[in-house]
Amino acid sequence: MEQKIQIVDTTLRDGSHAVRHSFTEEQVSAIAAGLDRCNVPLIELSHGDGLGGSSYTYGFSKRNEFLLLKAAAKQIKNGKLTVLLLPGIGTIEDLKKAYDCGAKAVRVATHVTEADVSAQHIEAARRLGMMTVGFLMMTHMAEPQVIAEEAKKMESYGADYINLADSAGFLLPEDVAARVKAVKEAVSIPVGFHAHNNLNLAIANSLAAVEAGARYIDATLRGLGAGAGNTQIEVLAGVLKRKGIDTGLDFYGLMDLAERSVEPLMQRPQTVDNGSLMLGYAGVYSSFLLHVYDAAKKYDLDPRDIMIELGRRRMVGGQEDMILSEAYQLKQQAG
Ligand SMILES: C[C@H](O)CC(=O)C(=O)O
Ligand SMILES: [Mn+2]
Repeated sequence: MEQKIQIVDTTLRDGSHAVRHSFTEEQVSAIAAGLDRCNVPLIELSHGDGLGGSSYTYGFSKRNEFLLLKAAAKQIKNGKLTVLLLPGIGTIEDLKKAYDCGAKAVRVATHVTEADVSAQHIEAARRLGMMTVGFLMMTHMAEPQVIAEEAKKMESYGADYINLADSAGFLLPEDVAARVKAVKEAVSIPVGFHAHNNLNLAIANSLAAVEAGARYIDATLRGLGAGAGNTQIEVLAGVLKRKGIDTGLDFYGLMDLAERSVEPLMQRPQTVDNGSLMLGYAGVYSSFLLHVYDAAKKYDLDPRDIMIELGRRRMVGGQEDMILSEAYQLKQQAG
């Protein structure tokens, strides 16, 4: 039975950022099998920057992502194995290969004002018979009405629902509600929300999205994800249960899976550390965090100063290559 609120787990995709894309087939198999047993309907797995992300710019994957997809597909009996695709990083050929590996759903992600670059990929996914989601990133960088117009474009290409990402973890609950409401009024398909916890607001923002009418909420085990991580799925399951919203998730099972299979592979505490806090405060793409730390170390700079500059220059996903040059400029200015 389809639940009123569908939880999308992205531990094996957004979480890939947090482990520097080091997932193995063994880890993926254990987590995917556990999430499926816990009745998670959509289980997302890809490089953190989506299919084709394994590169010098975004970070090389330890294991070929198509082998990881095949490993996960063997374990998932009920849910849908889902992939992320950023046009320009991933290709339609990558999507077809992911489909052949067992992916049943794809989330085609673009910057919030660039929905038009998703048309070919959404249409190709529909031709493959995949559940197809339009995923708008960095939604703090556009006003609700602009986002609504972008969402309508993705709906017109054939998206089954529209996912709004607070990629910088910058939004406040009222900002999330305004965005979800504006998109819900503009399209006739469901709306989803993807939080980052950089201001410790992931659960609050996810609740605001639900109260504003969102039907799909992204989350990860132990909040494993870019920056300070995402909404923590085991916490979300408990909070929604307290609100009388049945997600169909196995509350105890998620807690046990997080403790057994995710905690041991975490490379750093999934907390709001100084760098993650600055991501949320300055409105910087969460996937930049570890790249900023590397640049700060290379040029002996405070990572927070680099983040302030990246936010001031309104850098967006895909501009990871600009981080080093911004750090170099700051170093030169410091003399
Ligand atoms: C490629 C990004 O990591 C997608 C995402 O999770 C976000 O925008 O947040
Ligand atoms: Mn994210």
